[in-house]
Amino acid sequence: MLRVAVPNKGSLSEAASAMLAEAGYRQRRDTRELVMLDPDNDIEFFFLRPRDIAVYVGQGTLDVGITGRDLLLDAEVEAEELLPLGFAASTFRFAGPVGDFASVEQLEGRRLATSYDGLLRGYLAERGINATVIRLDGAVESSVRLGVADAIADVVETGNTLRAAGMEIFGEPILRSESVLIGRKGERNAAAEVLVRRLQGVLVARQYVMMDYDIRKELVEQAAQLTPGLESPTVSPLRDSDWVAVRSMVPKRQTNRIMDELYDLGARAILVSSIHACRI
Ligand SMILES: Nc1ncnc2c1ncn2[C@@H]1O[C@H](COP(=O)(O)OP(=O)(O)OP(=O)(O)O)[C@@H](O)[C@H]1O
Ligand SMILES: O=P(O)(O)OC[C@H]1O[C@H](OP(=O)(O)OP(=O)(O)O)[C@H](O)[C@@H]1O
Ligand SMILES: [Mg+2]
Repeated sequence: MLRVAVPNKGSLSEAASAMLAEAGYRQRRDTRELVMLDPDNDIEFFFLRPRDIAVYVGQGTLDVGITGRDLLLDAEVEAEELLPLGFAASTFRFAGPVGDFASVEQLEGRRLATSYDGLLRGYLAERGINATVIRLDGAVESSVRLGVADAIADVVETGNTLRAAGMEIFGEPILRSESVLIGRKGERNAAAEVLVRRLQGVLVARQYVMMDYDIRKELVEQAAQLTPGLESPTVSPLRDSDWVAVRSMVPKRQTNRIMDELYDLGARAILVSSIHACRI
């Protein structure tokens, strides 16, 4: 039986459960449930704090789990990314009071507050910057105003929290994070491979659409360059032998641009449909 860790609350929780449900797994009905068995898929789901998920997977107590890349790196455990999942995107950045800092080098000898001390210490050490790291549990933005730190390193999504606290970001992003499926370092598990393939299917179904169109035979090569598909587009004969029907997957975000270009090329009856599920 595969043992899978799922975030129980916070920014990752809802989207993680939605993705697993889309991949055909049973999900809990009550947010107070801590463990849930999915006998049809021979999986047991454990609902845990995302920060702890890296620890359980790193120790091999649980086989795989969903957490954030930043939380995985912060935990400094024997776990690795198996698949990026595309939700809960954020950056991890330095910020200080407006006008105080222009570059990371200015952090030398200063005090930095963060909830991600493992991640931050690693970053500072790599760059040879000596700063005092103060580990706080949350609401890190308040630490500077309250005199505990000179600057912070924190998760930034919209930047609204920073602005409200009178702070601004400086330096390059320390990390770009998103939700990830993680497994124990160097360990391959056949049951986990099925989960990975199913989640990949969900990602593709979310990111691609199916496009169908008719085009004159002599233009099919040009059209195929606009819609190369994942492997190669399907080309089928039509009753009118001067024309063919083409079917190809295209990235959802490019749908309208590709339709415009196909139309200009001479394609007609261009139809777009969503992909409900797939295995690549
Ligand atoms: N706006 C955001 N705030 C916090 N975390 C975010 C945000 N956007 C994405 N994330 C990601 O979510 C993960 C944090 O998960 P966590 O469960 O701690 O969320 P949280 O919303 O901060 O929960 P809590 O209310 O317990 O602080 C990290 O990987 C982080 O990068
Ligand atoms: O850039 P934004 O869109 O404003 O989001 C980032 C903020 O959200 C998170 O805080 P959270 O709500 O998790 O509170 P916490 O600091 O107590 O964890 C994070 O720590 C930042 O403070
Ligand atoms: Mg938080």
